[in-house]
Amino acid sequence: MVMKVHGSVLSTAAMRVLIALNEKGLEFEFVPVDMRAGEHKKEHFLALNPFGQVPAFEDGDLKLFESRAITQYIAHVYEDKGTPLVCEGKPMATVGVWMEVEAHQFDPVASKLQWELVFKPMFGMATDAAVVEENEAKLAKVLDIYEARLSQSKYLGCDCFTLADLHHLPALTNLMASPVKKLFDACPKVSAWVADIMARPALAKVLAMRNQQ
Ligand SMILES: N[C@@H](CCC(=O)N[C@@H](CS)C(=O)NCC(=O)O)C(=O)O
Repeated sequence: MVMKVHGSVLSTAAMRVLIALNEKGLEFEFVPVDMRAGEHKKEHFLALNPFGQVPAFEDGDLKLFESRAITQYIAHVYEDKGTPLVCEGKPMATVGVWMEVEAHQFDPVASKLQWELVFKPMFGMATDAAVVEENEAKLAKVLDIYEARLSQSKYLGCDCFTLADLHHLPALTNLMASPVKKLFDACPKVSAWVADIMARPALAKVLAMRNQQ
């Protein structure tokens, strides 16, 4: 049975899973969830994710939610397919550190900036300049730490592209098309890393899918 991803192509969390599946070259079915109609809060979707958030994922009778748990499942269970995305032994511990950094240091700030600068304008709502200013300052501090890390290592987790890098791609896609790009441009190592990971064909496939919806 083919794997299923339930979500919206506008969802950064759903994109994370779609990019991982494309890195692995795995076949899957994308099941669109009409979030504007509140489909993610209805009983049939809550059976897949009781928190009523996209994405939800099915592989046979296994049902998962939480995008980063899903990408880890894909990377480990399909380790012999496509891009490795994880590694063995001690280096994986450092990849784990940077996956946590993405989830707890980068993503909360990146999400607030995306909401203010990308999604609010898309929905005809006014951007709150004070929220943008506060979160730009927070992001600049996170990027200083990324700049130091990327001076020691080609990618965040190790010298290969892994989930630690991949997990950033959805937010980067939005932020690099916003005024926040200037913060990335100010950090040469970070800019080179962003250019490198945003050139991945797996991301291009997901963006093409988003443009078709
Ligand atoms: N930690 C979750 C976050 C999922 C999430 O926030 N999804 C958003 C779309 S990107 C959503 O469904 N929002 C609707 C809601 O929270 O009601 C994950 O990574 O899967």
